[in-house]
Amino acid sequence: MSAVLEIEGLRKTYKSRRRGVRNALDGFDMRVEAGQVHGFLGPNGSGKTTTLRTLLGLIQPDGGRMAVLGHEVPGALPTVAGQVGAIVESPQFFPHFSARDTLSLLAGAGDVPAVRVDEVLELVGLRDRAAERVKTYSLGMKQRLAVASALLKNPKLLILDEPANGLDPGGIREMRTLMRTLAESGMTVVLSSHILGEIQLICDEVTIISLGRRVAAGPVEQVLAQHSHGGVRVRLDAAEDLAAAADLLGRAGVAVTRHPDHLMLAGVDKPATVSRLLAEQHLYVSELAPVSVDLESVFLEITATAPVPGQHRQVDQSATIGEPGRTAGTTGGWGA
Ligand SMILES: Nc1ncnc2c1ncn2[C@@H]1O[C@H](COP(=O)(O)OP(=O)(O)OP(=O)(O)O)[C@@H](O)[C@H]1O
Repeated sequence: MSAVLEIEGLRKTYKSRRRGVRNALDGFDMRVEAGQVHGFLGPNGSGKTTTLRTLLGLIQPDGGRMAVLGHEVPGALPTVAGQVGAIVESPQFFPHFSARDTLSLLAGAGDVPAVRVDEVLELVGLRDRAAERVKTYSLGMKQRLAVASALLKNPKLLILDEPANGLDPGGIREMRTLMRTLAESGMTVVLSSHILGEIQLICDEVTIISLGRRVAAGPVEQVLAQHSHGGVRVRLDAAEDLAAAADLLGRAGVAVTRHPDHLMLAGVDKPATVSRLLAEQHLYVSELAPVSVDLESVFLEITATAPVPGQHRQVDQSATIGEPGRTAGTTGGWGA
């Protein structure tokens, strides 16, 4: 398969006299094959928008290389721009224009045949409301209009930042069907989303970013399989002993993620070892169950962003590369 998008060793440092130096992208890699729906995931502040803005030539990178549809960018952006549709930040529309006026204006400016306006209105489900002013639209309808505008050029690569934002469950399902239909027609779709259940349902592959670096990538099933090995849920007779148990198991080399009423362990070969270790310290197990993980658990584990009772995780606290499975609260911090 050929890569529609290739990013290698991308670096972006923001410097400010007041806030110092921030490595927003710290050698980030990403590869997206043709015709797939690819999920781009990461905690808040991990570098997703910076990556997408850099890719679209809106930000100058400090290092690394990027190629879109086989052309090195940003140099070849004028060549490939007509084949890339993107919504990276909520686009602003004229509030007094209708959806059809808005799309007709954009189509005219981009040499897109007028007939395409009705096609995209149909695709995103706005056909029956196309004559109404944008200012009367709900958030979800504006989101549909944004997707319609990105589809106008019938791009080969469609990049969407949070396309399900503001959509109701029915709208999310329709968006999911639309993404799959587009991919089946040969379009490659890259989408960031915080709705991990959706990503798991829609995407062929995912890239997970944390602190500006790739921490996991590949087909969803493969990423799940890599991280579901030895997954075990542990409950104790006394829930107040969970902190002590997490500490003990962590020191024994088990990857532990804390939840309010249980622990999730990863990489456990023999669950009996866990109950023995805990019992030796008078911590008694009430449940020890092997579990198959979902994308949300994998995301929380490898980015170390699972909530910990009594702790308020700060946005820059997520996992560093090569250290999956660290417990939440791991300090990331900004390297110089
Ligand atoms: N113009 C800027 N100046 C300084 N720092 C910036 C700038 N833009 C982004 N950053 C920082 O770079 C880091 C990455 O930000 P980015 O917006 O790429 O994250 P993100 O993954 O898109 O987050 P979110 O999911 O919250 O949208 C953050 O710490 C952010 O504060």
